[in-house]
Amino acid sequence: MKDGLITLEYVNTVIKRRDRSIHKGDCGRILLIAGSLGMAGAAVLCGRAALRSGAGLVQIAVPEELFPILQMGVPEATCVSRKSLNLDWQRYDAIAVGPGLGEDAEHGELIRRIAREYEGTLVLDADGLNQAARNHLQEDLRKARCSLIISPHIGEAARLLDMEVGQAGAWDRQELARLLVEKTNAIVVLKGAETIVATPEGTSYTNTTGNPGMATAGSGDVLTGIITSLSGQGLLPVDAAKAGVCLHGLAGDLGADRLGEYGLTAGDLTVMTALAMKKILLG
Ligand SMILES: NC(=O)C1=CN([C@@H]2O[C@H](COP(=O)(O)OP(=O)(O)OC[C@H]3O[C@@H](n4cnc5c(N)ncnc54)[C@H](OP(=O)(O)O)[C@@H]3O)[C@@H](O)[C@H]2O)[C@@H](O)CC1
Ligand SMILES: Nc1ncnc2c1ncn2[C@@H]1O[C@H](COP(=O)(O)OP(=O)(O)O)[C@@H](O)[C@H]1O
Ligand SMILES: [Mg+2]
Repeated sequence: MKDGLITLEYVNTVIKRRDRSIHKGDCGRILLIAGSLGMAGAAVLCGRAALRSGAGLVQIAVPEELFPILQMGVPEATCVSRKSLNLDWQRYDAIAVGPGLGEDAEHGELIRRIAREYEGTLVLDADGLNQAARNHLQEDLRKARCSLIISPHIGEAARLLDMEVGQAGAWDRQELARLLVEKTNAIVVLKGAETIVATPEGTSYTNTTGNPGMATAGSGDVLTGIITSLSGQGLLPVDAAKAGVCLHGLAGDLGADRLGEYGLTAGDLTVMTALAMKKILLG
């Protein structure tokens, strides 16, 4: 069922205004478990987008050999080694797992552990979702202690639902999003032109921003950074998901205005996210 559209006016009502005396610790302390050798860029894009959408403190968990790339790519973020990652998850206001994570088998157990132990909001994307599918974690996700947001594209949705991509593509997208909610009990962000956000409460929303210029590598990694950042800043998980997709689409629209749909890159989207946030706050 389609309950409504996600509009800029709605986003304006849920984004937090900053108190004059606010400090970075009040603006969301987030952890991004992302990136691997050959896909460090996904972690860089995710980190930049999180900062451009207002996260106060960003920490990125990567293999140690990637520290120099991450620290050059996102100097504002701190890095932590992903080797035997065992942090106090509760220190973070939101956690993301997945962009460019890679296929290392131990990530399945990591996701299971965070889902079981963490009390904040967890955003699962990309290889986080692929690991969940490969390790049959759907039931673990259903029982997660944390609030869970998943952001699959149709290929990742198919893997979670144990379907072929073509089979998933034949479904009505609202219905497919609903199937994903039933399978995982998560807030589902089913990406694509007109991204859908579907909730365990049975509501479903369609985004109104964005354009085909966003069909470019890394644009989903940017979205994960934005949603995690907004969650960390205290938006309800459903508002973080809905506002995140709308803000991301607006960044794409502002970027396409300036650069055209063909020239727009995911890196541009991270910068445009700042302008999108500014525009939304101006109303
Ligand atoms: N710079 C970096 O570090 C970057 C790193 N990245 C990282 O790469 C990893 C792999 O992620 P991925 O999404 O690229 O590949 P995958 O999960 O195999 O999915 C593709 C499959 O799904 C199908 N498909 C059908 N419809 C689709 C749709 N609408 N949107 C998308 N796919 C659609 C598609 O069909 P086809 O294109 O063949 O028609 C194909 O069969 C992941 O960790 C990610 O974070 C990227 O973020 C890029 C920048
Ligand atoms: N034609 C389109 N119109 C609007 N948005 C799009 C279009 N194509 C892709 N996008 C958006 O771009 C992002 C792509 O995410 P994803 O497929 O995960 O890319 P990547 O893994 O390369 O970062 C999603 O947010 C999706 O909604
Ligand atoms: Mg992706």
